[in-house]
Amino acid sequence: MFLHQGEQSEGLPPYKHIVRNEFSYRKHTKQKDEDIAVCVCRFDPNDPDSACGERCLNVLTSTECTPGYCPCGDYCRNQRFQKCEYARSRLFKTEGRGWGLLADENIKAGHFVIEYCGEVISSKEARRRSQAYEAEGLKDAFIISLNGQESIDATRKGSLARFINHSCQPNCETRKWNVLGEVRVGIFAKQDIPSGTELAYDYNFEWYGGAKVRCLCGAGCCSGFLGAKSRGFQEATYVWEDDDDRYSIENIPLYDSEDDEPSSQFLQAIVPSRDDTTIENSEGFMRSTSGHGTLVLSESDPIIVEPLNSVPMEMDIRKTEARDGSGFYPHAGKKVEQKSSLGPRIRSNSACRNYQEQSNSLPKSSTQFPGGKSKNQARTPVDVKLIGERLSKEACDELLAYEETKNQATLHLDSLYNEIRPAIEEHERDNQDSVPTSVAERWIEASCSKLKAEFDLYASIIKNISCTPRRPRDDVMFNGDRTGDGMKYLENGG
Ligand SMILES: C[S@@+](CC[C@H](N)C(=O)[O-])C[C@H]1O[C@@H](n2cnc3c(N)ncnc32)[C@H](O)[C@@H]1O
Repeated sequence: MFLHQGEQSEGLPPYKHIVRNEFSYRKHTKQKDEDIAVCVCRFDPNDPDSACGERCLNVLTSTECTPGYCPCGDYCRNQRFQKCEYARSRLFKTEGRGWGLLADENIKAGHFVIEYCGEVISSKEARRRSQAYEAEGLKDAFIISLNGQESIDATRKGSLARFINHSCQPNCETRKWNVLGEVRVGIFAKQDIPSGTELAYDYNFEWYGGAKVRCLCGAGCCSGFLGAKSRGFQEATYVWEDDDDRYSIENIPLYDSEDDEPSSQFLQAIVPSRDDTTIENSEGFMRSTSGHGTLVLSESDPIIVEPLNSVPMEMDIRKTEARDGSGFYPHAGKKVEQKSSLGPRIRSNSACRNYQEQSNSLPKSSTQFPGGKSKNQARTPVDVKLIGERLSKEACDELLAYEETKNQATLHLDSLYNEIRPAIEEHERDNQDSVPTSVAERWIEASCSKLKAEFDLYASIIKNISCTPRRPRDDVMFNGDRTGDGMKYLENGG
């Protein structure tokens, strides 16, 4: 079943179709003259590409030209959001993924496909709506975080972009553009897309611990679930010890989006008449729920506007819990007879973020996973003083000096963590796995220093144990124990 832009159909989620973001809690920014970026392009009738093409200063900074200010006047080609210069697309019913959007013409790589429109709301309102949608029992919602302060909610009002599905091997990507002083989100072609191909981008879903949604994108590299690449998903699902296998998928409660086909009884029951395109009650469609998941821009998505300050958008697409109302937590012991196509083990690269927990010098209790595997294992601390007591004075001094360097490096890393924590947390809110480069560099340097100090200490221990003549056993007192049981390896090796 195909639907072209503007057509409505029975079974289509009721929403109000808009082609510009709507502002209710505040007014649209009014650009001051001094804030308007004016390019230096000149329209040459013999070369139409001269009018604000890819070399236009505004295009290069992902800023649309302002009508009345662009030297190319009506020939300006850099007002695509403003003029809704979308690629032709049409809605269609997918197998198992609800509605989707198809290219209705050949689209060239890099071309603007469509704007993601919705209501611009504050982050506070986004949270409130998330909870309200969940309380209403809505299954899905689209709330995209524009920046730390604002979001776009396409649940009730939106463009056709709200129907674009996720793919782990997408042909589109999201980009932010500065349009008349406001940031807007567009979907752009990552590659040439032949007419009739489904449009898809990587939701980069951040899973917070609700139902796991099986991904049906069909890509060879599919990670199995929406959000499977996210840190939240990995931490809840995988075992991180090097020699461990992936946590058995059989115990993961699963939500299958196929069950939510619009043709399902659930959806048909709540779809009002086809004329009613504005929903009062948005049940059955996009919803965001508290604490289940957030869609964010994939790491590959270019965020071109304001590189230093820009924050990738997030999209809250959160799932309701199981139909039987039981919790969807991986270790709740609830069995779901479903296999997944989860790909190879995915490692988190968010070393800074995980540091606080891991750096705790006290042995920590390990989380037990099915099969008796544990996620975190305490490392037995080495008692350098004890070892040194069995070695020569020089060797002992050397070990203690290395230990001191190691302690200093650890302290430095700890204090650095506290210092950069705001930056880490800021990025954690907006992006999955990145912090500013300057922060990352300091972090890497401090981590390397600590690793080197540890290496030096252990190398010194090994060297001195192998090369230094032992002190006579009777010279040594181990916590009042003259037997020296704690140093059996020396007895054996000596
Ligand atoms: C942005 S909506 C896309 C439009 C949606 N298919 C519809 O009918 O309204 C996102 C929802 O579509 C479904 N979906 C999108 N991509 C999917 C995928 N790769 N696998 C499974 N479900 C998907 C999920 O239920 C998700 O919450």
